[in-house]
Amino acid sequence: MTHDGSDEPEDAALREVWRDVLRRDPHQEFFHADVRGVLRSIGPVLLEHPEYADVVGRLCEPERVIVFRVPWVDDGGRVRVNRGFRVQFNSALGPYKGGLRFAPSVDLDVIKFLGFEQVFKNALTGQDIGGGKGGADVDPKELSTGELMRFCQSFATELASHVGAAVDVPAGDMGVGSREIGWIYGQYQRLIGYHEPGAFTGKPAVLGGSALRPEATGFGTVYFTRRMLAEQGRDLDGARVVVSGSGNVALFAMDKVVASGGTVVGCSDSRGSVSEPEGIDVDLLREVKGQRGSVADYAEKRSGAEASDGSPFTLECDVALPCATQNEIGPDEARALVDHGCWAVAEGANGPVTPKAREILREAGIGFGPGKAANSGGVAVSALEMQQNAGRERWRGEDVDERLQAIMSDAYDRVRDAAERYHGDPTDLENGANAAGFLRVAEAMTSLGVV
Ligand SMILES: NC(=O)c1ccc[n+]([C@@H]2O[C@H](COP(=O)([O-])OP(=O)(O)OC[C@H]3O[C@@H](n4cnc5c(N)ncnc54)[C@H](O)[C@@H]3O)[C@@H](O)[C@H]2O)c1
Repeated sequence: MTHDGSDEPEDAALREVWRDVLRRDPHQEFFHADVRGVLRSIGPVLLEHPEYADVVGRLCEPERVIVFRVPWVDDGGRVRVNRGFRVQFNSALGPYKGGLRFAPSVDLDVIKFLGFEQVFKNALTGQDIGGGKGGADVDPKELSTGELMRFCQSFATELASHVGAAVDVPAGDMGVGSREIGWIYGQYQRLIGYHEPGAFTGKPAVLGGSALRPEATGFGTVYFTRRMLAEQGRDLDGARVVVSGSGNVALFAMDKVVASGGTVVGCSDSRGSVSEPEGIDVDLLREVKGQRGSVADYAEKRSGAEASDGSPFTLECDVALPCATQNEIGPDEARALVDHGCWAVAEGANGPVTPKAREILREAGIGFGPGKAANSGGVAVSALEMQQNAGRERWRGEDVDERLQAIMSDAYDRVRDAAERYHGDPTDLENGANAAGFLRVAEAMTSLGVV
């Protein structure tokens, strides 16, 4: 990605911030793209709130960046080393909160992008949580169970001095599920010498994890999508839905699509995609993935399913829920969705739709739910888990689900109202999410003074 003059914000103060961001870290393209999107959205907010102008430069610079070595010994006795990250982006609203990602593609650019995104996402939930993100450049799929536990322990040993229930509360993300969080928390607890379950969320239920945390992101994405469709006078009943990925977010989004009367006609994993017009059998897919199988292995077990190397978003569908990873829907996939008459796209994953693709969707009038809002259900339930742990309580899944639905509905209203107020279009949820998130964080930062 190159940045020419056309990228520059018109507002002089925002332009200066943008130039600083480019100058400081010229190669962080994911981060730049996200910052650029936010700067584009907040111009009209600053016209109404000029007092927030001097917050923007601070908002674009993380409060703290921690990069560390993760040494571990593999099953063959060989010493291996990976790089770990924790970006504590913004704590104006509360303790830093955001997941840990284990994937080969993890670097400082990706973690800064995700951390920046998290600041706005967390603000949109209406809860008192700041934004952060972390992870390591490791492929957990290549590690044995023993290796992965030792890796998590080594990672936690370094992370321990930077986190805590009132400081920074990590959770899972790609490649990090409740099992890994349990191991990381186990090592943390051993190091600090007392119980502090609120220092991590997404823990196994037996360690104080929320009954609904595994489901929360996928369910929340579908709740948000249902509100978007209702605005169009539509619903998921009878809709054909493509859900990319087949991990945590994707599988629970599929469950909720099916429970809402929709049909999941396609999905994917990092090795390919599968189409099944009659509807994917989500339980069977979960079973195959649980045994480290691929979507192609799933297709072999079903006569109506067809595996391919291509994108699932070229399939005919009414609704698209990208729930795997960043940059899954580029211009080609966006055009295919337009050609097939797709109604709405909501981001279960972080950054799955490229800026160019978003433009194509917008021009075609297709509803777009940005990840900042659409996938905020996971972190929202993490905040509920923190609350539960602080009160030494256990809440029933049904009760958490009820609260999650209310949070997603409120987030939708907040985003829709900001879209209308600052961008004159209630369906422009991308600008609305940035504007609404900014308003809350900027108010908190201003109240705290220059710190
Ligand atoms: N887990 C959460 O609570 C949560 C919350 C908010 C956002 N997210 C975002 O949702 C996305 C998925 O996270 P997850 O927790 O489900 O992770 P996961 O590791 O459980 O699943 C990721 C899925 O994506 C697939 N995948 C990876 N790279 C791919 C590629 N290049 N093409 C196609 N498929 C690919 C994997 O095969 C897997 O099925 C990520 O962007 C994550 O940041 C997760």
